[in-house]
Amino acid sequence: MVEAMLELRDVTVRFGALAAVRSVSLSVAEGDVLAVIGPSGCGKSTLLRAVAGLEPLTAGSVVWDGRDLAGVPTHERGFALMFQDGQLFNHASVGENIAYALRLGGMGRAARRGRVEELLELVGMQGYADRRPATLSGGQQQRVALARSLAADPALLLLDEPLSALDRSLRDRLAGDLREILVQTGTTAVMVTHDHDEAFTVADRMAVMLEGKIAQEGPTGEVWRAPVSREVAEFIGYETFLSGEAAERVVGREVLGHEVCGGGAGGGADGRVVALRPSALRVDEAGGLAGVVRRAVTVSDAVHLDVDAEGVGTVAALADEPDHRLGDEVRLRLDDRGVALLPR
Ligand SMILES: Nc1ncnc2c1ncn2[C@@H]1O[C@H](COP(=O)(O)OP(=O)(O)OP(=O)(O)O)[C@@H](O)[C@H]1O
Repeated sequence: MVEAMLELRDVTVRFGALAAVRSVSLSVAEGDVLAVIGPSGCGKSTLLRAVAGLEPLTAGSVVWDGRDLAGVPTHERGFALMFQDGQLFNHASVGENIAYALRLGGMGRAARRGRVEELLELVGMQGYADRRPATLSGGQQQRVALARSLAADPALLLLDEPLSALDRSLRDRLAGDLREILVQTGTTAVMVTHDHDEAFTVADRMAVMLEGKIAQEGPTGEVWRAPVSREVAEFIGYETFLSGEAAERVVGREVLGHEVCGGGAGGGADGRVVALRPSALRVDEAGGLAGVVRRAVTVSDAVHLDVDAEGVGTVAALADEPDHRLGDEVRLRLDDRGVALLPR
């Protein structure tokens, strides 16, 4: 087990009668990226602010490298923060924005210039040092904000919805770049986001926060594949929940029998709930499940369908072709990768 650099022990933050963060324990190993994801108002920003020292703890502790940070003010923690809106200084150039922390740290002019160039290259913004932030696109501004956050080589980078202000396709692209930059620089980071795709792209581990508590924490792939409850599953993109005969009809007795009865025959769903991502059911002439299209929504690279499946009820499915209309008869094929059996 890698030793944790950051440890949250039973952290609680109250605002009067409201417990925004309720007894949260989490740890982050050196060089790891943890994403804290959850719906609006679940307390994730408050948790991040508590780590930064911007929000007093009601109970519990934040420990960095074995040291309890109680009483250590924000500016002495050695952490950097980056927000949804990068909050660049508009009266200063891009280069001056990035060099700000370096200047505070007493780095000389020539060294600063070199470091700024290095950081601009890291975030793919070479040649932009003299521009004003206001003349940059939203995505470019966030790249500069990231460079500024990384300038002083922070012990820990805290990211609060760093890509949320950007449009979808740019967000996807920047999420991939952010991942690469964090890995390349070996930065330990905690990122808060409501977007599970973003968390999956950027982070090593994922903590799902619901109503102030951590509902599940683990390696991103594990949480993705094996949510521990319906609430977690719904938040990370599972849309169809089936049990009993409907479940058996869709995923087959083998899956359920094997998982539920340890390989024994029969058993069916045994009262357990099967969760399906839309990608678990694909339109395919050779598919084993028949149904009728009730809704079709085209997105960039797929068509999301609601299908009334025979003997099952409404299920979410994906089609490759955009020519499905209401009332069309389709057949669906199961793709196991989008299937999770929820724990009892
Ligand atoms: N300073 C404050 N005083 C009182 N209540 C607060 C304060 N800050 C946050 N809250 C409340 O605490 C809860 C958690 O807020 P928080 O901002 O942490 O949620 P969040 O998950 O980050 O949501 P969002 O994604 O919408 O930013 C909310 O109910 C919010 O209204």
